[in-house]
Amino acid sequence: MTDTVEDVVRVIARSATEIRRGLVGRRGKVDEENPSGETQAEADIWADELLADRLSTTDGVVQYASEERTDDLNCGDEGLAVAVDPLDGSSNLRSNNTMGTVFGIYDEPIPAPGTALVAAGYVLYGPITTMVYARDGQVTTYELSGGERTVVDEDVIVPDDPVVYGFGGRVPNWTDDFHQYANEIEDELKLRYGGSMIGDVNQVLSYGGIFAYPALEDSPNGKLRLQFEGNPIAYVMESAGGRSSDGTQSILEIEPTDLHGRVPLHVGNADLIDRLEAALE
Ligand SMILES: O=P(O)(O)OC[C@H]1O[C@](O)(COP(=O)(O)O)[C@@H](O)[C@@H]1O
Ligand SMILES: [Mg+2]
Ligand SMILES: [Mg+2]
Repeated sequence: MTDTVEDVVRVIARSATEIRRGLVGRRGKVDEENPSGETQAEADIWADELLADRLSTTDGVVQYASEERTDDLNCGDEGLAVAVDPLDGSSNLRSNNTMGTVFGIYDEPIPAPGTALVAAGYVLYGPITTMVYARDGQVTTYELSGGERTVVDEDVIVPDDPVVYGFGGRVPNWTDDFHQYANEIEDELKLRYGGSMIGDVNQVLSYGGIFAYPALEDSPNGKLRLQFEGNPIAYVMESAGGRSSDGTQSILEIEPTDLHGRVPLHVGNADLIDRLEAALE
């Protein structure tokens, strides 16, 4: 029996090497906005089209949805739905800093809650290309080269002693409660913020700590999108023994209201997320 989840992950791993190569010459902005109202990079659209072509023709995939397109693609009758953020952190293209590709594989039509995820993960375009992939409560890291995956760690867990934190959004726009929490954390951990969720989350997964893109005074749902960013990252973090929260509950428990809806996102060591929820109460 073919395993659609494995097929999807194989397609993304193979495509990642090409996406990375294809970034050269595609660093400019285009005169288009994505459904979240953000100006798109040439590479955002290109990576989305590449993944859409390949994933919508993968056996067992019935729906493809992406941060970069308003409507989902329906591509079958029975099977799994795939949601992607084709390029996460694409504003880092200009300065040539870290970016990623995020994916979630759902066994319900999307928008769906994170409890419908059967697997999720991300590719990180750092000095080397890596993939972090969570399924059945297990998180695996691979190095990617020419579409081949080489296992680095088969049982990734968030380290017990947290070291780093990264909080997004303009500081004056944080809520008072979040300010107070951030003040405490600044005394305990060291700041690592690079402006791409995947780069910043991968530091938390590697060293322990907390990443947040919180609710802001002028944007109560923060910036990051539930289907394409929040759910997959929450699934990876929880599978690695950490926690996720929108401020009051696990991100995976949220009932989505629309495909491109946003969510305040906080992920990391369980005790840091417990403390965050207490601070925001
Ligand atoms: O520029 P800011 O406000 O720090 O926002 C950075 C955040 O926005 C994002 O770039 C949004 O993702 P996209 O690049 O996929 O739109 C995150 O990766 C990152 O955490
Ligand atoms: Mg993103
Ligand atoms: Mg993106």
